[in-house]
Amino acid sequence: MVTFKEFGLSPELMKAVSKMGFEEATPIQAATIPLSLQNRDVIGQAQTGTGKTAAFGIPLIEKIDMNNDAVQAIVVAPTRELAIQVSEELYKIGSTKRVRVLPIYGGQDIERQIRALKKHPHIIVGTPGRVLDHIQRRTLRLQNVHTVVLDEADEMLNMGFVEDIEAILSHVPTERQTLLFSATMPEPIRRIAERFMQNPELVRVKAKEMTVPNIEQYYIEIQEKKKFDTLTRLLDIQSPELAIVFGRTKRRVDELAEALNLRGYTAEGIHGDLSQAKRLSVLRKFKEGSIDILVATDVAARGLDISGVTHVYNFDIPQDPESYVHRIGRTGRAGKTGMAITFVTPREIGQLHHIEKTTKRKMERMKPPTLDEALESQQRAAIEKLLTTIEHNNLSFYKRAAEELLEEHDSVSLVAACIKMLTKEPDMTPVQLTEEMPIMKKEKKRQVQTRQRRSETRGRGAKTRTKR
Ligand SMILES: Nc1ncnc2c1ncn2[C@@H]1O[C@H](COP(=O)(O)OP(=O)(O)OP(=O)(O)O)[C@@H](O)[C@H]1O
Ligand SMILES: [Mg+2]
Repeated sequence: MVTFKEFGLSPELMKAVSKMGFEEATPIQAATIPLSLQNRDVIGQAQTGTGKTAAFGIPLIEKIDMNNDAVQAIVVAPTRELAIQVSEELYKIGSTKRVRVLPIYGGQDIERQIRALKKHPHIIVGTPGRVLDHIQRRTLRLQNVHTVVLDEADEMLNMGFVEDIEAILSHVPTERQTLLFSATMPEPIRRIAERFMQNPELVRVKAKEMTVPNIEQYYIEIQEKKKFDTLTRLLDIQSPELAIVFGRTKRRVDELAEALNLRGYTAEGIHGDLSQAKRLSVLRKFKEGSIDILVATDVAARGLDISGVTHVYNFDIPQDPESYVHRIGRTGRAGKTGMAITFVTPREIGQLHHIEKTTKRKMERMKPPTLDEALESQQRAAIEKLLTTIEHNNLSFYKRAAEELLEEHDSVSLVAACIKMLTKEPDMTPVQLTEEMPIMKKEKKRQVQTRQRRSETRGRGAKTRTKR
């Protein structure tokens, strides 16, 4: 066990960390904080939800000089939502010290960002395109930056942001510290990354598997056409607190969200074609619990830390093992438990094995639940409700009506009617879903995916730059 005391942090940092409720350092924090404090370049790889943000955030905040008004550090993240989340976490770590952290991302009014940039933030957290935009407008100057962090580095390089990142780094003094963090770091991507770094220390938290052990992992072999009914049955049986359903494409996400609503669930989709305001409002509603199901594409959910996500459903099997790791990692965070269920069509079994081989973890086979099973579990839930109502509520007001009813009907029929009314019967409203092509070959796919992801993250109105 490593406590934060052992890092020799300043009292302000110690206070902030304890205010955040952190008692001991997670393994990646224990391994990388001392290195970062010594200004070493670090590639940090550790499982999802194990505190990589604070692993780079704590030393970063510690090194901010409050007597210097210049931008001293920059964190680059692949999506706007993640940039916002990371800036919030850094803000908390720096709250006692009063470090100024500013998120800048595409889709937000640039004039507003320019005004905010004039207020001398110490740390910028941004997406690659918008950061570069500000550098080119000279509204952001990086000549005093001593630390650069690339969060989800593999994703950004994968998405074709290499040149953007290189362009950003060319504006940062070479005498700097560069930190890279992700739960996945495929070898070829790591080699590209090392181009930006000086003699980096590769820190991999030793784990038998790429995924955390507290996520139960299942797969269901199923025909494409039967996926949706099976999903709704699972939702009825498992009644997740908050669930994320992953679809392969934006169209898929839209159709799934609509279909779920048709069947009476509160679901909304999130992907790169939605406006920034819409994406943020969907996420906020999900965090507050006013929607129960978030339907998302891979990119939209990378790195997101939402407490209360108990279930992840891969409606479509992920394109590659890395996506799988990040998708299911939206649950089982910070030591909590979670469940992940992956749908796989018979033709995609090869892809399933490829994922299992890479993550070094077998998924357990689950039988698709039947309609009767779904009905039974809803009925059990109804009975539960009835029993708690008896336990917790004063029923005297209703007892007269009950006695009158009992004079005319037998008690079993009456109770049965109550249970029926409380049971959410599986809804079979017909829905329209366009079929997705199965995932088969591995190599060709990565290029397609790369292109698609780039268009997704850039979103609307982003400048097109020629790559490769
Ligand atoms: N030392 C700690 N003790 C308790 N909770 C912590 C600690 N460090 C971080 N956390 C909490 O754990 C959660 C997950 O952290 P974080 O988002 O940094 O994970 P991550 O490793 O970056 O995951 P991902 O790979 O999905 O991006 C956050 O809510 C964070 O506040
Ligand atoms: Mg993270």
